[in-house]
Amino acid sequence: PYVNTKDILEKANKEYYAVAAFNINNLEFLQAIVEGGIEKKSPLIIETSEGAMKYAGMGDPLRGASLFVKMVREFADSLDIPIALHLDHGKNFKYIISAIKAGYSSVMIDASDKPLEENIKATKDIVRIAHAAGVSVEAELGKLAGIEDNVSSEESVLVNPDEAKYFVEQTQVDFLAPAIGTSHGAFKFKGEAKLDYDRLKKVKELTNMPLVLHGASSVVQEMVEIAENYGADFGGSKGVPSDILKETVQLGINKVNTDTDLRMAFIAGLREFLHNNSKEFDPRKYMETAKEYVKKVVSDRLELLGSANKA
Ligand SMILES: O=C(COP(=O)(O)O)NO
Ligand SMILES: [Ca+2]
Ligand code: NA
Ligand SMILES: [Zn+2]
Repeated sequence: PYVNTKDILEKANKEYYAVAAFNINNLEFLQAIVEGGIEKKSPLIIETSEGAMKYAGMGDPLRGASLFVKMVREFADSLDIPIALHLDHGKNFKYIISAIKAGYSSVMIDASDKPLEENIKATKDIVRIAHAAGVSVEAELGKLAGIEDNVSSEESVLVNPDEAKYFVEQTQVDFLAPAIGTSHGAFKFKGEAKLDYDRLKKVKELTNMPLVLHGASSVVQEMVEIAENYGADFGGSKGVPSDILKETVQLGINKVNTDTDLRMAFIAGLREFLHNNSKEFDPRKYMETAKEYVKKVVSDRLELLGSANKA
């Protein structure tokens, strides 16, 4: 069934596991993610960026949002696993309202690059509208390093746990993304991979609510190697090691945003297939390996996060 993201995350919060939130831009990634969810009998959160809405809608974000709602609902309504659709990194009021209007389960209002009081104001505005429409809301505190869509903040600013408690009380947001040292993309961490567990523990104790980890891809080296065998150049790529990811789940992370890992798996499969099948031009064929590798990465992650058999 098609559900509200909050329902999925409240259960995960109670039982201390996490649910992956997988980004999509097209049909093929959605198909592969759904196959992984069926295989693992796991709840799924599908999420799209504002860029994905624009891309799918060919420049019209409301059309893109409505296309994603229709595609995701078509799968969700016909399956036993709970599936939610979430707007990731909502920064533009028009896009956020378009997602709510189209029927998304939840939206993120990302005003983490603003001073605290501005972040609170922007979040309260969205919470008021979203909750009136039965839509849940995610917000972010602290800043991820690296490029975050159109905002490139060089240094990451880690969450202040006391601020988090105040923020949640003031905004009534449904789930919170505390920055604890991750960054988006395939080149995480300057030196050794390390996250601020202490801050995460404090935020969980002070808020007791579902928490979100952004920039949570592991950058699966098996996929990087396959892609590089067939011409990719991903030198120096690095993600969140699995043991560190598991530790964050033990400490209260319940939604794990995963985009880069699926992109790596897809391009690895596509490069491999195209290299070995010079005569093929049927898109249902030449994206097969790509989808198979995405499904594999999805299934492994659902297992790792503990959401397998939780549908
Ligand atoms: O945070 C993410 C995805 O992060 P990755 O680049 O690590 O997949 N989306 O909001
Ligand atoms: Ca942000
Ligand atoms: Na998000
Ligand atoms: Zn993110």
